[in-house]
Amino acid sequence: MAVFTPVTLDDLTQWIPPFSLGKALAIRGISSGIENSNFFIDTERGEYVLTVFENLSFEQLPFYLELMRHLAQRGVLVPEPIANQQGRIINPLHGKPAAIVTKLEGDCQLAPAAVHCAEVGAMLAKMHLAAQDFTIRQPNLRGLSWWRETTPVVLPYLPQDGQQLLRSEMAFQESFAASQAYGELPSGPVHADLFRNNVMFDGERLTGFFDFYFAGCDTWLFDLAVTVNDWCIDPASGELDAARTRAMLDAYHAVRPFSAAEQGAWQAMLRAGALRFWLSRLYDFYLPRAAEMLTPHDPAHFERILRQRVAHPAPALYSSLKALY
Ligand SMILES: Nc1ncnc2c1ncn2[C@@H]1O[C@H](COP(=O)(O)OP(=O)(O)OP(=O)(O)O)[C@@H](O)[C@H]1O
Ligand SMILES: N[C@@H](CCO)C(=O)O
Repeated sequence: MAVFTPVTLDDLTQWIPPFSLGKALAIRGISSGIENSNFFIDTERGEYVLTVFENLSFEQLPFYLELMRHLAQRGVLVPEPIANQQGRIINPLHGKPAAIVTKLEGDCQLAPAAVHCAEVGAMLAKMHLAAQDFTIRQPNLRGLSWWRETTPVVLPYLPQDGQQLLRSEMAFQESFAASQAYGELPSGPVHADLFRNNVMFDGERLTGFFDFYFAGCDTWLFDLAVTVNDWCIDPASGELDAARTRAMLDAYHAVRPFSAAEQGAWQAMLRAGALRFWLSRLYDFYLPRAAEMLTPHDPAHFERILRQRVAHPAPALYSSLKALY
């Protein structure tokens, strides 16, 4: 369950007039989120999603919501924030920032086939290109600096072999991030958390990416690595599934061709994508927030993925190199 700030139909009726959506007809809490209070709302103009932000402030939110507006206006399938008559998309509700966004049709695809992975790859490339001229800058707040801060905090909880893996991977990632090859990678605003539960499908048709609240500026390849590490794996072993991986990479490449520098960095980036979520899951597991209501995600899943990515060469990013692997 996760409605931390209750909003009644009466509250909504009083709050909604500046949005030009007509009258509020119904409101239902959404139980699955763990960060914010989310509601489906019915209005005279249709169905929308209302989010009351529990942790992000008025100052932090424009990056995420303006990015969504920017992407939606360029044909990337994401929830579009609705502005009120003053043009504001972030407005206080019960003293917290809140926003209304369009509702995506369909459901999450938790057992994706190659066709779903291709849809995600193509839309991800489209998103990277469309975000290039977005002017608000924010680093990926779960990037290398955060890994540096978090590593010493979680290390004492790990057994010897886990400590060894974390230390050696951090050393590897530090030198990768400092390399000239890394500096040549294209970057910009990225989603950075594009897991299966953050994408909607209507059958085989992708209807949108959502939950942009880990977005920030990072390399495009990092975003792709995070996405491949969730969509294209055998969940039990963490091994990459060849057909789904190929489908996602080919579809991405068809929209935004990879560079040779990206091919050289691909294995290191798959490792970085695994390390990022191993660390955050370790942190949430051993240092849960006081208000945490749900069972934390299993850190061992990403430890397995990291070991896999260290041990096995990455598949070629683009097909002309397929023969090498
Ligand atoms: N724009 C949208 N259209 C349709 N459904 C949505 C939309 N936004 C959110 N939802 C639904 O609400 C649920 C919770 O949203 P979301 O994942 O963004 O929550 P959250 O509180 O940020 O949590 P978490 O960090 O756990 O993902 C989603 O799983 C989805 O079912
Ligand atoms: N996608 C993250 C949760 C935060 O959105 C994970 O699976 O660890």
